[in-house]
Amino acid sequence: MLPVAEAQARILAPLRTMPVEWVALPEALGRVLAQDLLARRDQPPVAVSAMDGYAVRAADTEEAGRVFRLVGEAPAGGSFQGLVGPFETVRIFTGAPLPAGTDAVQIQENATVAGDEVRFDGPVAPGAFVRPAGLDFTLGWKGLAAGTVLDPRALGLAAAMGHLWLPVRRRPRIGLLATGNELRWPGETPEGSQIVSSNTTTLAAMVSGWGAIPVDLGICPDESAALIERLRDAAGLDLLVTTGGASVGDYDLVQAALEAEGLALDFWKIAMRPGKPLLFGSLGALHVLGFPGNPVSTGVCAIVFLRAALQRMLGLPPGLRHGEARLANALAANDRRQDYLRGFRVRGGGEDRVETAGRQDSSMFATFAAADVLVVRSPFDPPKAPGDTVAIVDLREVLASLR
Ligand SMILES: Nc1nc2c(c(=O)[nH]1)N[C@H]1C(S)=C(S)[C@@H](COP(=O)(O)OP(=O)(O)OC[C@H]3O[C@@H](n4cnc5c(N)ncnc54)[C@H](O)[C@@H]3O)O[C@H]1N2
Ligand code: MOO
Repeated sequence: MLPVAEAQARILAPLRTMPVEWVALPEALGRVLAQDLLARRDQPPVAVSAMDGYAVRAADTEEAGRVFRLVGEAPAGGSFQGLVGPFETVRIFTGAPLPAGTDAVQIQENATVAGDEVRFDGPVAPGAFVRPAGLDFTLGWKGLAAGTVLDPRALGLAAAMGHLWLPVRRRPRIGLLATGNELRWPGETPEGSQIVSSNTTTLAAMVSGWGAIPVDLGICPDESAALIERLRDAAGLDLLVTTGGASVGDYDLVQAALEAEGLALDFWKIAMRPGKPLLFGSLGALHVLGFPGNPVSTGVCAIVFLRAALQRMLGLPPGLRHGEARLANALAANDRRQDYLRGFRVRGGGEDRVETAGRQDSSMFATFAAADVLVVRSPFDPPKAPGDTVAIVDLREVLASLR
């Protein structure tokens, strides 16, 4: 069976970064920038006042008690036309351009005005309350690098730099096909041994959160002809994820249907728990991930493989950050599969620790939904005692949306 790291590498190898599309600022939240974004202007474009007050020649204010002559006004978005001479001053407002001849601003709280005569309480230094041209950024400055996830601040900066349309990676379209005779749609009432299909709901939410577009291809019964028909529906998508029917039972027909459609199989079965019967290959240009049907297997496979695949397609560095935590409980030696155990943050031994769920059956979605972390154990990891350090994946962190 293939080691997890090798499976990850083999999934990433054939994936290409999505082409560029242009979207307007309001649509760009959560998108991944495809090219560096340079400032198209200086900000501020000219020296401006940082306060409401009076523009002066700083040197003139050194002499206490001098009377200044008010010669005009400079509002934001306008300007004072003319040159300000000795002991002249111009009424100025925050964001207004500094009049020619002046080099400082005295705030209005320090000024006494009578008609066109102004007196200042004290001196101001040259440059006081002046924002020089280009203080924030200058023309050609690389404000946002390719690969940036556009958050609200990035969008505001792009706008300030003079951009309306932004080059972003097209969102990959991810087909989601649930398979199984026992499955009913959410909202339907299952009968007998039927259950509600939850995998597509989980995956669709993950896919959208990670920056791609989920395309629900429905629930397919365990019948070859129906499966083949659904696989054809997926043509033109960027990646297909099937769930269920990946194992070795008589009704596990996904691989056979894929093969009938010309699957180039890359691998099937990996040394991972949950997730052993994972399949990866391609149908022409369409990449296919076959996830095991168990809902925890599907969820964990999505976190370990699908997320990295989407990151690669979006031009983000693919990776799953592993943190560390101390165990609250003991663990027996691991076997040959890399283990992803659902765990909970608890207080123990006077510190924050992680306690793994007692039963880790991959059908038990409730513990997955409640878990804080996945404890990651390498194949043949020796027994662990309470207090030992283990690698963890923080579920809140990996499920955080790009937007
Ligand atoms: N003899 C063997 N049996 C199994 C093996 C094996 O190696 N030898 N592997 C086991 C492992 S590990 C896993 S994981 C499962 C994977 O099975 P499949 O991918 O074929 O999945 P199904 O049998 O179709 O379903 C498994 C389980 O999950 C439920 N399911 C399926 N789809 C959904 C869905 N959309 N939403 C919610 N739940 C779903 C399904 O009802 C089953 O209970 O195989 C083991 N068997
Ligand atoms: O490999 Mo399966 O996903 O353990 O239940």
